[in-house]
Amino acid sequence: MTDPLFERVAILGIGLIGSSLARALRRENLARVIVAGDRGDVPARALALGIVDEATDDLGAAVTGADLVVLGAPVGATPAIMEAIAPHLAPGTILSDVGSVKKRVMDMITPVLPEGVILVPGHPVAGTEKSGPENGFAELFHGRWCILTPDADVPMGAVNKVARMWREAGMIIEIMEADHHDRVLAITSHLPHLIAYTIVGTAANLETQMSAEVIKFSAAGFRDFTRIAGSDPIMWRDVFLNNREAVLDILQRFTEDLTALQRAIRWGEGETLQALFTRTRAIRQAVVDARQA
Ligand SMILES: NC(=O)C1=CN([C@@H]2O[C@H](COP(=O)(O)OP(=O)(O)OC[C@H]3O[C@@H](n4cnc5c(N)ncnc54)[C@H](O)[C@@H]3O)[C@@H](O)[C@H]2O)C=CC1
Ligand SMILES: O=C(O)C(=O)Cc1ccc(O)cc1
Repeated sequence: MTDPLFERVAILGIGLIGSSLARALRRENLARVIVAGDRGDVPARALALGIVDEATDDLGAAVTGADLVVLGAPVGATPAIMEAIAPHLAPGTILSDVGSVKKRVMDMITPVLPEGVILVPGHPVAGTEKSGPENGFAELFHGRWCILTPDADVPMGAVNKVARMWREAGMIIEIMEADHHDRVLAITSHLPHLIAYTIVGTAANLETQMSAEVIKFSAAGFRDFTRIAGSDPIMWRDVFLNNREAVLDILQRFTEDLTALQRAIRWGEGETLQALFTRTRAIRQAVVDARQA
C-alpha cells in the first residue's frame, strides 16, 4: 500500500463537516493518524464513533506534530482557535479550513500565522442542515465543488496536496480569489439561507392559530424552507457577520427585485410575472442539467 498523503491530520471542530472529512480520510487512507480537537463532550463522542485515532480538548496538543491542520469550527471561533494553536504550529505545517466565508477568515488568520506555516483556505461546498459528528458521512463530498482560495504567493506544492485530499474525497476543485468566492456564495448559499430564515420566521410570527395551521398544512415549498431554516444557528450567525458586505449588496438587489414583483402583483401585470417565472424555470433546468453532467 502507498504511503498516506499526510502523517498526522488535526481537525479542529469535528462536527458535521470535520467528521465527514475524517471519515473520507479514513476511507481513502489519506492520513496515518487523525486527531480531533474540540470542546465539551465532543472529543469523547468522536472517539466513540471510531472516526479518529485521537481526540482532545487541548487544541495545542492536537496540532503538535501535525503536517495538516483543518479548522472545522464556525468561522467566528477562528481567532480563539488561532490563539490556542499558533505557538504549537511547526514551520512547514499546512493550515486549512472548511469555512463558508473566506476573506474574513484569511484576514483573521494571516496576522497571527507563524513563520513558515502555509495557509491554504478551503470551502467544500457540500453540507446539510444537521450538525455534530454523529451526522457526518464520507459520501457528503461526492461530485461536489471544493473551492480553494490561497494567496498568490502560496507554494503550489501545498495547494496541490490540499486539492488532492479533497479530490480523493470525491470533490471537484476550483481555485479562486477569496473576495470572489464570498460574492458568489452570498447569492448561491447565504441569501437562500437568509430567505429561508425569514419565511419561517414570518410564519412563526403569525397569530397562534394561523401559525399552527402553517405547520399542519405545510406544503412542499414551505417544508423545503424549514429544512434550510433548521440549519445551525451559530454557524449561520457567523456567516452573516463575516460576509457582511457581499450579503448586504446582494440583499439590496434582492429587495429591489422583490419590490418590482410586489408592484406587478398590485397592478395585475401578469405578463411581468410570467416572463420572470419563465426565465427562472430555464435556470432551474440549467442547474439540474449541470448536476447530471
Ligand atoms: N454545515 C454545512 O452544511 C457546511 C458548513 N461549512 C462550514 O464548516 C464549518 C463547520 O460547520 P459544521 O460542521 O456544520 O458545524 P458543526 O456545528 O457540526 O461543528 C462545529 C464544531 O466546532 C466545534 N467548536 C466550536 N467552537 C469551537 C472552539 N472554540 N474550539 C474548538 N471547537 C469548537 C463545535 O463543538 C462543533 O463540534 C463552518 O465554518 C461552516 O461555515 C462548510 C460547508 C457546509
Ligand atoms: O443544506 C444545504 O442545502 C446547504 O446549502 C448546505 C451548505 C451549507 C453551507 C455551505 O457553506 C455549503 C453547503
